[in-house]
Amino acid sequence: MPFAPSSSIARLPPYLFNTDHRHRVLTQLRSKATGLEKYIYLNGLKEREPNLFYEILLANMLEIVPILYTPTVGDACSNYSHIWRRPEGLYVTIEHKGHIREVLRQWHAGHSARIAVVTDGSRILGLGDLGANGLPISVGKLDLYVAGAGIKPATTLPICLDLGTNTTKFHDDPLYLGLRRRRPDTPEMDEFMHEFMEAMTEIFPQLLVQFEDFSTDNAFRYLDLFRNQYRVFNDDIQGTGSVVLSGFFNAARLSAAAAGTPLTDQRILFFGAGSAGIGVAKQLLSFFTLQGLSVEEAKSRIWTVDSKGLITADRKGLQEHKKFFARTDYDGPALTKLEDVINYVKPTALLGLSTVRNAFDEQVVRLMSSLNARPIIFPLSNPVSLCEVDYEDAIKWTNGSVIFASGSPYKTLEYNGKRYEPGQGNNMYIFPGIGLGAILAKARHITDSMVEQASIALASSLTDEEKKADLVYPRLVRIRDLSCQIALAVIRAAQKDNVDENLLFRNLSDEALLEYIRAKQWQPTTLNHHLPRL
Ligand SMILES: NC(=O)C1=CN([C@@H]2O[C@H](COP(=O)(O)OP(=O)(O)OC[C@H]3O[C@@H](n4cnc5c(N)ncnc54)[C@H](O)[C@@H]3O)[C@@H](O)[C@H]2O)C=CC1
Ligand SMILES: CC(=O)C(=O)O
Ligand SMILES: [Mg+2]
Repeated sequence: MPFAPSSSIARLPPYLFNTDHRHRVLTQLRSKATGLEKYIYLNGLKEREPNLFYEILLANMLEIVPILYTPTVGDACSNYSHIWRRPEGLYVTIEHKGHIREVLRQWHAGHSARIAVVTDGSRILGLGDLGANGLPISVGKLDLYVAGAGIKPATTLPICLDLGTNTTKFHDDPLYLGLRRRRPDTPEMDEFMHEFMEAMTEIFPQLLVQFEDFSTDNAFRYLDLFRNQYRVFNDDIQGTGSVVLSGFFNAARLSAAAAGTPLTDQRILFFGAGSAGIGVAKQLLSFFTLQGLSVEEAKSRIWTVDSKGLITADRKGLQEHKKFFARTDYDGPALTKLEDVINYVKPTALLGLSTVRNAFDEQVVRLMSSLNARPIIFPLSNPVSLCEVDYEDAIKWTNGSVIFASGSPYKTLEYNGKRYEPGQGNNMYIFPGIGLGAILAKARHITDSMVEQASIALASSLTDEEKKADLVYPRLVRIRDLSCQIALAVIRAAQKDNVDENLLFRNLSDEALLEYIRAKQWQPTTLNHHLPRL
């Protein structure tokens, strides 16, 4: 009989089985010159070989997360219409108003979504209104749900709501993928959002919705409107509040060790008072009240600054979300320079959520250092191009005493012969665990205490070695384990608040429940998955 190879075998190179395809993929990835090229390569890999993609992501978190997520996902969004290759998520547009159910039903065919990340593209990271180019932010967050919490890829649903864009340069770009129109007024957008949420709940009854990167007013507005009606949370307000509280808690412990200031006597200055800044301030306030302070006492520990300077109650036309923390105890001339505000407040902690690159300049950082043995400085704006201060500068200007966490990643460095490891204060530590816990508990709502307990679980998860290294966040490579611990805390809080529909968990011990959660995490392993698909 003559040898007759099957057509698929004939396509395989002869030595393929003796080589490590993972090694080949990493080599190809590393050969790309720019972050954006790496991003395109990785998303192509995910489409072709999803198991291999997630395996490589999990084994190389520190290298790959900054490509799929901040900072490079910022470039991907800015250029999305130009780098687009294939559909990666769902677009629901303002033109679908009146028949959103049908649009979702079409997508639903064979799709058992449990978690959707929904953006309207109006405030992507600190990059502003990117309209339909915002989809990669939903895709990137869901990659982290899979990698970080072990959510099954097939149950994730990235959505971009295309309501137009007020960034008019996109209207003139022949490659722009979205509607060429301005955003609707509030009543029209409200009608759209109500219809969208009703339709989502009808078509995907078990779905958890994460709102992401909505402009400030709408972020607060739709969280307030929908949080008691649907299974929904806002990552920028609640996820960020939760993750920054964790880091702040551990940072305050380190600063107390140096200066003796008790946690509840910390003085916190927020530079940036948008959805993230106010979200974090509210989370800190709630935590301080748990520590025994009254709301007024807790509020007195917090100062907020926006583009016009220190926010005071007597300022005319103050936006609604800024009113709660507006100071009533300052009646001098407006304090518009950050240094002047710092001299007045004498903060122990300076948190940046402003999108202003290098706002924490040498004078500001040195001033914080002169006021505190160990100043807490968290420049949390994303991506790196909008970060308030680089890690190296913060170390140099404080002679290594700074307690630092940034929104986007920085590398470990050496200064005066000592090794310094930065923290990454990013909601990516929190949302995968909140989502996992809420999905498993079948929580009807995401309550404040679920978010708060997630934060406490993360803060408590530092190992002795991590504490010894002065870390304020655990190492990212432990994210799967951290997500289990966070999910456990979230489930227990859901039970206390009676929003859990999966009552079986109520009879399990913490150990048994933790084991169950672990076993539920999806693993990227199938037979021969490291070979290309034929
Ligand atoms: N690290 C993390 O996990 C997260 C980081 N962020 C980042 O935080 C930043 C802000 O996000 P949002 O609060 O949603 O935006 P936003 O637009 O709601 O708020 C920005 C705030 O900064 C203030 N600001 C702008 N220019 C200023 C200036 N020159 N001086 C002082 N204040 C100024 C604005 O008045 C506003 O209060 C973004 O870069 C975003 O990527 C947001 C969510 C999570
Ligand atoms: C991290 C994040 O959610 C943001 O920068 O908007
Ligand atoms: Mg965000």
